[in-house]
Order: sequence, then structure tokens, then C-alpha cells
Amino acid sequence: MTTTPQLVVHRDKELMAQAAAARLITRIVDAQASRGSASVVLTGGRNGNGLLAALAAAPARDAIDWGRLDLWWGDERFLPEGDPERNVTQAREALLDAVPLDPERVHAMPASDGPHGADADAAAAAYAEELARAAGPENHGPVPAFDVLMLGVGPDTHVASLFPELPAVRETERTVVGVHGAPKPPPTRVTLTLPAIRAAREVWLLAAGEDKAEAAAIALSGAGEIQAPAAGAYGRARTLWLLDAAAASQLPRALYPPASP
Ligand SMILES: O=C(O)[C@H](O)[C@@H](O)[C@H](O)[C@H](O)COP(=O)(O)O
Repeated sequence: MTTTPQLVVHRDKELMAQAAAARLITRIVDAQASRGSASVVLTGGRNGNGLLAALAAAPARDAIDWGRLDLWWGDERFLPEGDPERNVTQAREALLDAVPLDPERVHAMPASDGPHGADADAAAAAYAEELARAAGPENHGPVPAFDVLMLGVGPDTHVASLFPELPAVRETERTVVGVHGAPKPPPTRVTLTLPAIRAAREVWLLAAGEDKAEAAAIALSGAGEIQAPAAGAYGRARTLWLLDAAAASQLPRALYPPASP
């Protein structure tokens, strides 16, 4: 069951990051109040890390009970542990090292010098098993019901490491797969698949900057998910596009209310 995308457009990328961070704080606090914990999937890239940096600076940041938050990743660049290009390295720099998370609840994807060596497919299978272990009877399939799954949107409409026309975006069974020959470096990655993404309660797509305007217009115009993976990213309860005015510049005005003042 798809959920119709809801769009919120902010004046610029800084405001989009700050507003998205405030939205995430509220969502996590509500989940923790109602269920005792929260589960969030992070994304790499400038917009994803910009949101984390804004969250680190947010006055209400510590309304979150950091010890009761599970963090997962939508994808990872398959590089050695500590490589500055790894999404988890950048997330640690932007936020994670500044807050008292429970290390047992920070679920980084394997590195290329980890227990699976340079085998990205084995690393992907191991992460799929970790997700399945965390899934409960109330969840939809072998992944936990993520409260919020965030996805940066690439200029080619890729999300996570699901690139147009490549095998990973066509996966309908497995929840995590290895990616080889990705057009965005590095070429080898590990990624959640669309079935795993769609298990999330809410999917938030982050798109800021002129370079995302065409991708947003394509993904929101009814394009197919193989040609435009962002078009296939939706949550069970909510699909939310968070854009700035530049990224929304090619969208029909009827699709969204005026940008915030
Ligand atoms: O590993 C990655 O690079 C990301 O997970 C990728 O999916 C990213 O979110 C998009 O490419 C958008 O990146 P920007 O926000 O930097 O444009």
C-alpha cells in the first residue's frame, strides 16, 4: 500500500535542515513516550549530514532519550572502518559522538575490513540478519518497524544506494543487498532495498539545492521506481518530501503550499 507523498518546502537548505531536525526530535520523543524506544534510519550525503548537524545544534536536542534510540543506516559506502567517506564516520562527526547513545543500539553497516572482508554481499546478508533479529512479531516482515527512515535524493533520483536501472532497485525479496559499480563513488556499497524501506512507518526524502530540482520533478511525476528509485520510496503511514525552494523549483505549484516565509 503506497502513501501519497506529502511535500513541505522550506526557504533554503539551512532552514530545511533545521526544520527537519525539529520534526525528527518531535517524532522520536513521541515514539519514546508511546513505546519506550524509537528506531530511526539515517542517510548519508550532504542533506542527511546537514540534518544531523542541525539536530546536534538544536536547543531541544536532549528531549530525546538517546539511550533508548536505535539507529540504522539506509546504505553505506563499503570502505574500511573509520574511512572519512563512510556514512557512519560522517554521522559520528555531525552528531553521534556528541550524544549519549547506547553503543549496542547503533547498528552500523559492516566495513570492508570487517568480519566479512571485501565481500559486500556477505556484509549485506549479515546486516539483513541483524535487522531480522531486531524485528518483532508486530513488525511487517524481517525488519523492525522503523519510526522514521530518512533518504537523501540523488540528482539521478537514487535513494540509499538504489541507482536507476541497477539490480539493487529491482530486488523484491531481500532486505539488504550489495551494490557493485555504483555511479556515485565509491562503486561498492551496501544498501537497504525498496521492500525494507517500505517497512518503515514514515519515509522522509530530503532534497535541497538546485541540483535536485529535476530529480524531484521526475520522482513526483509518476515515474517508475526502476527508472526513478525515489518514486518507489514510501512509508506505511507517511511519505514526506522535505525540500528547499530550489529543489522544488520544477514542481507544479499545485503540489505543495507556498514555501515557509
Ligand atoms: O551514500 C550516499 O551517498 C547516500 O546515502 C546517498 O543516497 C545520498 O543520500 C544521496 O546521494 C544524496 O546525497 P547529497 O545529499 O550529498 O546530494
